[in-house]
Amino acid sequence: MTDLVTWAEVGGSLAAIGGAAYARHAHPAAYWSMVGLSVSVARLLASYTSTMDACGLTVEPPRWRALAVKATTRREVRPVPPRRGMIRPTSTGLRLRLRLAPGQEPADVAASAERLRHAWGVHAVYVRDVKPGVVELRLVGFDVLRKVQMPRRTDAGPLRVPVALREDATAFVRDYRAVPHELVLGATLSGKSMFLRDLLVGLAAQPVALVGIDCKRGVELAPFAPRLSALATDPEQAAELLPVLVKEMEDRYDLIKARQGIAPGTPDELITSDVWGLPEDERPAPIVLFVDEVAELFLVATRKEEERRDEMVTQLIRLAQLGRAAGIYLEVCGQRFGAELGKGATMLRAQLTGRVCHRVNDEASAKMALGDIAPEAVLASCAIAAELPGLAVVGDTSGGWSRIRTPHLSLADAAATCRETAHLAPDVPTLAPFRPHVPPAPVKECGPLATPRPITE
Ligand SMILES: Nc1ncnc2c1ncn2[C@@H]1O[C@H](COP(=O)(O)OP(=O)(O)OP(=O)(O)O)[C@@H](O)[C@H]1O
Repeated sequence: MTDLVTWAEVGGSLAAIGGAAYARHAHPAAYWSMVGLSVSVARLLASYTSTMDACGLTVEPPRWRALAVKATTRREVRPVPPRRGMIRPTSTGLRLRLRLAPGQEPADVAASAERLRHAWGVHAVYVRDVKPGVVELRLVGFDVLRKVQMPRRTDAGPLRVPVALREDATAFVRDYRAVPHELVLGATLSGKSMFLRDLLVGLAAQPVALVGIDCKRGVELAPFAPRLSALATDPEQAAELLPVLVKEMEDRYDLIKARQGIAPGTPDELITSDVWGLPEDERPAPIVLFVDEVAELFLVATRKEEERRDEMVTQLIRLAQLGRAAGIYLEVCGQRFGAELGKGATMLRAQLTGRVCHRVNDEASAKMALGDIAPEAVLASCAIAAELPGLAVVGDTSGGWSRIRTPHLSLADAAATCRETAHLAPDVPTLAPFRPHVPPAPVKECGPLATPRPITE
């Protein structure tokens, strides 16, 4: 028996096509044309049951139903596929929910994603666990990472920056409250600085103190100086800045402690273990520390430098261990981050929960970022092509990973945003001595107020 296409489904598909026409209009870059979408909707509707059957995603119907159908129609009852929800168009393809049949789990559907993509003629199919018993299928019509266009609606918020696009066309949100510290790894020209740039510009509009350590003499972070609360451009300056950050963290701990011991009988909701539990008028501004090219902090030539290095690494480890509760977050960036950097390197790396791995030159480098996440993530990052800078594999220590790419943002635009948002830099008095010097903006040449006229008597 062929699959039955009900009038409701036809209506749904027409709505999908209409929606896609609208979506295509909104995203002219997408070549996911109306024709392609209509064909996929038609294929999906016409072959839904048979495709699910071929993918092993059907289950035997309940015995009562089999008996009832047999008794009334004398037909054989076919295995039933997961119940399908409305097909919804998106700017990059289609979205639909499936209610899993008893005995099925999301991994069963995810394992068939490649087969579904071929059956329905789309670029990719992604499966997301929505709630117990329900998964969402995202059918993506084209490679969204070739030309990144961020979704119009993203889940941005305080300390949540939609920094890149995932391959399933959703935004990758860097959420500092959920993942306080992150390691960004990649070979030279792989797009690490672009990632930091997008992130910094995203945070610039928020009341967050931005601090930079850029031992490449400040070439990457100095253009953002107007918005930075502190900047160190060589290891000597970093060695002065890091103890100040640790002291700031300790002061914040004292503040939290003072609130905890406020008075006997303090209501539970006023007892806090981090800065977020403090009343808004007492709460210090969060600080995000960007470290560009971390290896420069580790490299030493003399014994004296070795002592300084050890101190800095210890301070970074302390910030990574205790910073979250004090509202201090780390974004550490480098080409490699292995034990060969020296004492404390692997301990610091272990504290950096978030992992972003751009193109790397060897598997060992990929393992430094993603080895403790998932072996497939390591392979995926080794397969990143040099022609696609900004493409990366992101994972966290919970084991999940996906491919992402940052939108291109020119240095001039990023610097302009930092100038415009300079007034939003919160006042952190301890960091004041490290505030970078900002040369006054060039004044536009304008002609004399009055045109001089020769005096002729
Ligand atoms: N998402 C992106 N889309 C398009 N181009 C990008 C993207 N990310 C980076 N690029 C380009 O790739 C080049 C290298 O990027 P970037 O400077 O960020 O790399 P890097 O890893 O920081 O390199 P290095 O370590 O040498 O500083 C730049 O020309 C940049 O414009």
